[in-house]
Amino acid sequence: MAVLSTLRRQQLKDQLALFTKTYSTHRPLVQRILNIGFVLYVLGTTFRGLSARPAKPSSRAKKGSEKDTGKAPRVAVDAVFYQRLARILRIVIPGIRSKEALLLVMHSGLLVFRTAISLYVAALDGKIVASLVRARPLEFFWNILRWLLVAVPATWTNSWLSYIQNKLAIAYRTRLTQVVLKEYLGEENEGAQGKVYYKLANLDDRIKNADQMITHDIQRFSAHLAAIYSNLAKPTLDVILYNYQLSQNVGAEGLIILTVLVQTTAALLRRVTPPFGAYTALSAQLAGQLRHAHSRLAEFAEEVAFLRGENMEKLLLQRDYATLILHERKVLRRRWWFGCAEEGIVKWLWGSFGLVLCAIPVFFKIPGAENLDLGSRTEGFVTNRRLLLSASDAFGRVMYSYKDLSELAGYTSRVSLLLDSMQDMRKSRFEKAMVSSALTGENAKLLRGRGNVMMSEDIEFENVPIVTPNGDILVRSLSFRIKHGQHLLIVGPNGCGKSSLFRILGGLWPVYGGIVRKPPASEFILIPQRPYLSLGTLRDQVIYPHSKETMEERGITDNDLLNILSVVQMEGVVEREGGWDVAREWRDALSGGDQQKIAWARLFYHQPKYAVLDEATSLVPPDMEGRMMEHATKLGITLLTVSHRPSLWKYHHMILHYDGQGGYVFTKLDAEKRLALQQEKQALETKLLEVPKMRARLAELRALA
Ligand SMILES: Nc1ncnc2c1ncn2[C@@H]1O[C@H](COP(=O)(O)OP(=O)(O)OP(=O)(O)O)[C@@H](O)[C@H]1O
Repeated sequence: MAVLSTLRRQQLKDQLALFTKTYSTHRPLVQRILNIGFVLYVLGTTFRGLSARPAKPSSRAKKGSEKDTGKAPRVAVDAVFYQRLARILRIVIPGIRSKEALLLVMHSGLLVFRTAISLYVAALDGKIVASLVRARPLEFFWNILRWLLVAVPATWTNSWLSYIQNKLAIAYRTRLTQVVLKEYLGEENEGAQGKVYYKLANLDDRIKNADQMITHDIQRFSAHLAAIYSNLAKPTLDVILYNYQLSQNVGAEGLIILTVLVQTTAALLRRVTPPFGAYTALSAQLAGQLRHAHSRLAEFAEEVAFLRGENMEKLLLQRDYATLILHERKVLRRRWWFGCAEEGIVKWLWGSFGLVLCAIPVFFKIPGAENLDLGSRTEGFVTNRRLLLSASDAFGRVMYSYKDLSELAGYTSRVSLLLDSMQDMRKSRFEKAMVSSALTGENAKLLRGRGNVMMSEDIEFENVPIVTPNGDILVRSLSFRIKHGQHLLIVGPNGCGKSSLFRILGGLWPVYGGIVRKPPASEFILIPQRPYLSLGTLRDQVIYPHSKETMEERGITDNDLLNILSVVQMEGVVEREGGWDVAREWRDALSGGDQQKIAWARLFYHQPKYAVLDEATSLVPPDMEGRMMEHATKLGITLLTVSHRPSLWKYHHMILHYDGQGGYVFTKLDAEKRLALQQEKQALETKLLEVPKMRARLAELRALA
């Protein structure tokens, strides 16, 4: 029995010796196969790790439509993210010959160069320590000199890398901003497709603060995109090169065991990573809401001050601030514990694995590997340790870049939301909460319809419904026609749809049915009760939206502008304010009446076919009102006027009278007759008010008599 077991042991020993011998002979080939397999594995797991993380929506970021208010957008590093990113990448890197592509190539070249330098420095490190251990001063100083020399390209490369990264961020931002502004403001005469800035704010609920998206979010997106490339490309390259080098030094076997351990812990870390992408998107949204609340206060400061609304405004601002801070605190807490877990695993756990790996060639005899002296072993240990630290740092950065990628996903979703919404505005696809009556029966049918808009000299509405953006039907079917030169007066109670008619004429609101015949929107000028005054000089206010160059091209001089101002008796303003080229916040510098007069001067400068006057004379005296109306008529401008002032009737030929219940009357306006009727009506109403008093007196007299 004992002989049998000795025989078996001997057999096993022989088999092991044979295996070791065969392995030693074929080790170079095995190593090569393992190396290639290892590199492929690292590449595969790195990218799988970056892409395959399932969407983990936070309680606020559940699946659903992306609204800027209420629900947070769906954000994860998933297929949707990569689709969105690919679309934006086509914008920011328009071609392989673009400036951005060139910058990326330069960046990539520098990244490779920097890794090569790091590899060289790792080897040099080992050599320096080996020369110390071997007590060879000349070799030691020669290596130190090489160390100093390599510092020159190393620092040069690092500076260039950060310079190019920042340049890339600016280039991306510029491309995106240009595309977004082109869509947002469109071209001057684009018709129904344009005016995206108006539609986003009025006809759609998805974006409440486009300003923040165009300025802040695009900037953050561009910075993250520029950073992600170096945060991802460099460590991935490092992981491959360092590990390849390491596997050459310590043998691929140990490295594979190490990788299995690293990957297992990395998978664990990934599982517990909070959804940073959704957090970023929500942060941006909440910051936008707070900014919006502040800008509203600045805009309506006078109104709030007179209403003594400070406390209420403070409450509103504090509410928005608290919501933002609550969220930021939550994110901070999650970042804190995640940071601990991340550093513990990446730096310390992986570091200890690495040290063990470096010790393998010292403690164990690897078949096929040559025997080394103390100096070479020390050199190998120092080089390998440095390579390992760099490799684990690189792998750690690949892991960290998941966090960056999540944040990029957050900003990508914001930018995509902006791009998608703008595209939808151009195609008249709106997402707006509708009033309940708009969702069923006849109303829903009407809202599904679309009318036609045709070009014409005159204005004609043929069975056109007037519908507000939230589906409220103000007039079911409106028909009227005015010829050029026939001034139209529009009257009716508040909220009946007087201004809405102008919004349809200006191409701002969709036409849900019938036919609208009208000149292009460029033939209309609107003067609202509170006219728009742009940023710029006094001249700019009168000629808006023309520039000084356009004005001169039209052969108009400052003197002509002065004559125009004299019509509205405002020629004095030029001298008073310090000339035509003075720039001010004109909303504050001019009184309400003067602002209206400037808007009329603008009308006389442009001389369009039609003027839309929405309570445009409410702040000027009656004599000035008449003067302006007569001058407009003399210039051949047809007036479409909304006004409650009977003094304006005499300047109009037709009247469109809404009853406020969805009905209307369109007829000739005989101002004198209407005025007489109005006076008679008022007299009767006054008399009627006296009746109860007369009745009471009569009762008294009856009692007394
Ligand atoms: N952007 C918008 N989104 C939703 N509803 C709107 C919008 N603009 C106007 N409305 C609604 O459309 C209705 C008609 O508004 P419109 O401005 O035409 O009234 P109006 O007849 O001019 O009233 P007023 O004499 O008070 O100015 C109102 O109920 C208003 O709330």
